Amino acid sequence: MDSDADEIPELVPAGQLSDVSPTAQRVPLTIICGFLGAGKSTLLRRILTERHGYRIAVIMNEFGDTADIEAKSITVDGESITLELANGCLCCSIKDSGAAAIEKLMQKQGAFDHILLEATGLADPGPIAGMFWHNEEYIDPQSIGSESGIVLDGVVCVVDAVFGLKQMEEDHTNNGDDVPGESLRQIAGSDVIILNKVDLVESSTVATIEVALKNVNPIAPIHRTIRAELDLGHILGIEAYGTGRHLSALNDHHGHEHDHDHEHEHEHTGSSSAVPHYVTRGISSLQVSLPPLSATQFTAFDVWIRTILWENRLLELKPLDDSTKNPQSKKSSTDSSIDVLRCKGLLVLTSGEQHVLQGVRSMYEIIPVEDDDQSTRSEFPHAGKVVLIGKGLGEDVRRSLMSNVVGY
Ligand SMILES: Nc1nc2c(ncn2[C@@H]2O[C@H](COP(=O)(O)OP(=O)(O)OP(=O)(O)O)[C@@H](O)[C@H]2O)c(=O)[nH]1
Repeated sequence: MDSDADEIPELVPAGQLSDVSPTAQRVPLTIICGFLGAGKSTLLRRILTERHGYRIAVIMNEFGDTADIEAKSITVDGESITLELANGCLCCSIKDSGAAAIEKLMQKQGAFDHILLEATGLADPGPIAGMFWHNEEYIDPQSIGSESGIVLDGVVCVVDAVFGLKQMEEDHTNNGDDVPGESLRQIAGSDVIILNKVDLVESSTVATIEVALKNVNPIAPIHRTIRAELDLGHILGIEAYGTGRHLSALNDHHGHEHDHDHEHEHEHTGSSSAVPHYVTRGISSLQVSLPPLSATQFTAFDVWIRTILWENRLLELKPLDDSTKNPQSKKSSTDSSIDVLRCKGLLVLTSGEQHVLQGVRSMYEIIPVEDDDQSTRSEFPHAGKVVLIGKGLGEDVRRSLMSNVVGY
């Protein structure tokens, strides 16, 4: 055992805790999930061995085949094992990958530039993302005796280009029509998708799987990779839950981010016809463009989104809407077929103000974009947009939104 790594820094005395600035730098946390054998370990191995200059703590449930990484020191502490690596990274194997484990890590090792959490055995990243998103109780600097808290940076999903489509299909089939399975939930809940092993398939297959992925999640950029080789800037420091530049994905009609790290041929099929229909029956997405909203409409949007996220139901169509004549479109009671897993949006007000919508399952927030945040503002046109990802998002959802918020 190494004595340095064993040293536990003194906890901040209670009297000093109030001095910790609420704006103290928070350590970004990225959740990595992915299909079985897709290349998660390959990605982590790269991060743990590359000379990137960041102090990154990687937390896994088990080391797996990354255990042979050359370590400066190994610490064994109860339920956790920590490898301190030559490039400044820390590799931790902790049985419990929840908040308690992270708190322990923060107390023990102090500041990191970034924390990666590999969601092994935690197929659905949604609940853990929700736990770290704005959870001051768990991850507050004061509660962990550190000057830094933790902020959720993003969820990265590694998808296998060889078996990805098959896994999505089987996932769906195994669970029946109404219960989308793990791989679809992983795609739906991710902010960035790494489409790995593209060296093993034809480019037309890559294009087909990209369409399938986009059907489920149109806002996550897709990066094609071989052995998870990509610029770490695409997955770290992306601030997917803020008002930052990465909301530009909302504005990308193809919903596709070109990764120029590799010389791959990109084929845009331009339609989803190549994708089996049942892939999109499980989880799909809905994009709705919104005109600039008055203050009243902005309030109405808050009520509408709250109703669908918290009560899993749509507000009834307003009487003025002609479509209420169609009884099928009149839906107001709880509709268990609706389940929003992730939402994002930009709301533009007639006053010129802009607000970003961020939501993970039933949690959501509407954050004003600062006037000086040109990185977000400049990329958007004058109208807003909302993207919902989940189950049961049909045309009736769009009609309910337009009717109750915009008035037509
Ligand atoms: N040809 C090729 N092989 C790859 C690529 N990425 C990973 N592999 C290989 O695929 C296998 C699985 O990769 P891993 O990184 O272990 O996958 P994983 O997602 O961690 O696997 P589990 O933890 O079992 O879910 C390994 O043998 C890798 O060497 C790639 O882009 N191309």
